Amino acid sequence: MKEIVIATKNPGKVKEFKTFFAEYAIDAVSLPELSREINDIEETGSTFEENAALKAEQIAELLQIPVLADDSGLVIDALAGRPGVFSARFAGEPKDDQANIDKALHELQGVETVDRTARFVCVLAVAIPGETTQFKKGYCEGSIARVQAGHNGFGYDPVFIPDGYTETMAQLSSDEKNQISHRSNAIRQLDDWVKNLQ
Ligand SMILES: O=P(O)(O)OP(=O)(O)OP(=O)(O)OC[C@H]1O[C@@H](n2cnc3c(O)ncnc32)[C@H](O)[C@@H]1O
Ligand SMILES: [Mg+2]
Repeated sequence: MKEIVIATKNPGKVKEFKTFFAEYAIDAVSLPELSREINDIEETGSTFEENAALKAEQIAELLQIPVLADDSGLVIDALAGRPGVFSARFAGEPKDDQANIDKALHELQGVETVDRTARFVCVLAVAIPGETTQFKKGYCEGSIARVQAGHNGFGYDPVFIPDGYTETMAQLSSDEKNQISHRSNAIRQLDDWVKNLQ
């Protein structure tokens, strides 16, 4: 089976990439699955593109093979776009999904439903040794719930209500999430590249 290395250590992302790539009969292999230990990459960029490139290019350089990386996050309009690129560590180190949700809900206390608009953003970077890195960007528009609900997915899914839905992303099945998510919207744009993977 063909393989593609995904430069991530996030188990929620890994599960989604495995599902997407299985449709192309490709095995998506994450960093913890590699036989060699890969140190954490510092995400020092100020944009999703910069961080996605840092992850993809450093791992591609190290392994000398094509690598895909995902930098993603939640952009909340009433918080002037925060947590954005800082989504993973919004509530500090170590990264804690529940603490991040609590902080987002706390900062949105008193904000009316119409003003709770937000979007998930996913930037995929494909780094191939010796070539220019390619980027694809996907969005999922929605709003932030007043209370969290649901246990599916990961990260901010329990507080994100996609537009056109009344439930949170964490109340949707993984199939439903994968039809509308920022990650699936970005990956669909890679369709031609994925089909031509050697
Ligand atoms: O860098 P890697 O190893 O890929 O894993 P990470 O969790 O640190 O990933 P990011 O740096 O891209 O941070 C993105 C954060 O945004 C959130 N996020 C991204 N995609 C999400 C999704 O589909 N559902 C819910 N939250 C998501 C989640 O909290 C992530 O930790
Ligand atoms: Mg990260």
